[in-house]
Amino acid sequence: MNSPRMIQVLTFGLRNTLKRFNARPMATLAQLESLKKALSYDRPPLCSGAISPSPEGLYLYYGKKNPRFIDFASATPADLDLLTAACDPATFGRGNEDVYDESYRKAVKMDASNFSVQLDLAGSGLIRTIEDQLLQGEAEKMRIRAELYKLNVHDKGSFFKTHRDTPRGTDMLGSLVITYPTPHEGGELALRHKDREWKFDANSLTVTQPSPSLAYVAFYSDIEHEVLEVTSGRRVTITYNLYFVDPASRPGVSAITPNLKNTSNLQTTLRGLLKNPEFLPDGGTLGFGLAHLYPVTFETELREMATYLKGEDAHVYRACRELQLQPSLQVIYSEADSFRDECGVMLDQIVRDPDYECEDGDSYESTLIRELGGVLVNKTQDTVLKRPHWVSDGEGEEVFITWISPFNEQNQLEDISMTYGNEFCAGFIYCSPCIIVRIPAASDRV
Ligand SMILES: O=C(O)CCC(=O)C(=O)O
Ligand SMILES: [Fe+2]
Repeated sequence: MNSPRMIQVLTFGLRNTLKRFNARPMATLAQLESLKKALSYDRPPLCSGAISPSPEGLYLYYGKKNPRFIDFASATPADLDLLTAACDPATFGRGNEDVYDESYRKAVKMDASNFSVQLDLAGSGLIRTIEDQLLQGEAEKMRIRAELYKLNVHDKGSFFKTHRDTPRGTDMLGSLVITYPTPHEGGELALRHKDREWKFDANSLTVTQPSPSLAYVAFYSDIEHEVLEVTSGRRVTITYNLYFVDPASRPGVSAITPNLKNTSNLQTTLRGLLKNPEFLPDGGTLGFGLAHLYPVTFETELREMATYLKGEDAHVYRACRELQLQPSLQVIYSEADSFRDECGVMLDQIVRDPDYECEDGDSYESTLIRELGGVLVNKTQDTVLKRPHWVSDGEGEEVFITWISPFNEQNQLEDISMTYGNEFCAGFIYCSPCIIVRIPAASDRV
């Protein structure tokens, strides 16, 4: 398709109304600090452990024409040699293609269509455990569906460098890696999010179990991870893609009433501030940059993403909603240059990437404002909102956002082609919207 990239969304027409909220709304530093502190969240974006399945849970059948069988309770090196020989070199997604590059990923893999496992994930209680750990906030009412994806063998010298698992749907929650109890050294899975790191050492977990066991780790799909080099033995894993399932949309799947967590710290602090007439006396707008990335397409409805929020993001949304604040998910777009490092155009919808070629010399941002009802906002707390030359007087709305957690620049869709995934998958990209909450004037707060 050679046609110019178009902003393919509803056209709102010219906006003539100018509403200015340019003056910085008043919230004291202490008030903002208390909100920031209340955001502190120390639950990791992953859960891990060991399970002792029924004996069949350690069985693996593989190969189509002459299938073979391994019981991992007693697998011999010869069994593992045969399994390794039946696998293919493991490719990975780089930009818009699948590539084989041993400097990035050295391992062999087998597709799910070529093997079969007897492990009963639901029956073993593992899915329920992962649901308890990874479904937060609005998502507590969801369930998890696990889809078998690949088998990987890492032998001596194998590794898979840092990547994020490829987004495969807006309903994708994460990945589950199950490690069989084959002796090996090295091969830990290092997982990183923001400035934290967790190391998952399956081998040391399974060797300490009284009976043959499996080690598992489940993590949100936007968590960066790396298989460190295996220094001896063989490390055999099966991976699953985890998806959200809405029990309400699945007859026959019973919904378990979520065990609502105690009122969050954020909710308590925000409730206190809302009662204080000196907190944003004339009202204002709070912004929460999200901690996680979410798979989207250009057709994804932002408001439908609320139930897919993960970890601390889900808690923020839930806290605001329970205070009747009507949080909304918004994206902020801007093209890269110094002015735009500070300001952007906020929209309640996802639009095509910023390469938009406009007619009549209009800029990308002015088109977003004029055509799509975008709102000019500050992306950092210290920005002074000033009208750029490309926004005519009388056009559009300006809103000063008081950022409680920093805006996540991953909204710049142009970066996407550079990413590393575990497989190229057309269509979905990771994006991090923000949660925007309008606070009414003190006199209008109940
Ligand atoms: O085998 C593993 O431990 C996980 C490999 C991985 O990260 C992947 O396949 O995406
Ligand atoms: Fe991965």
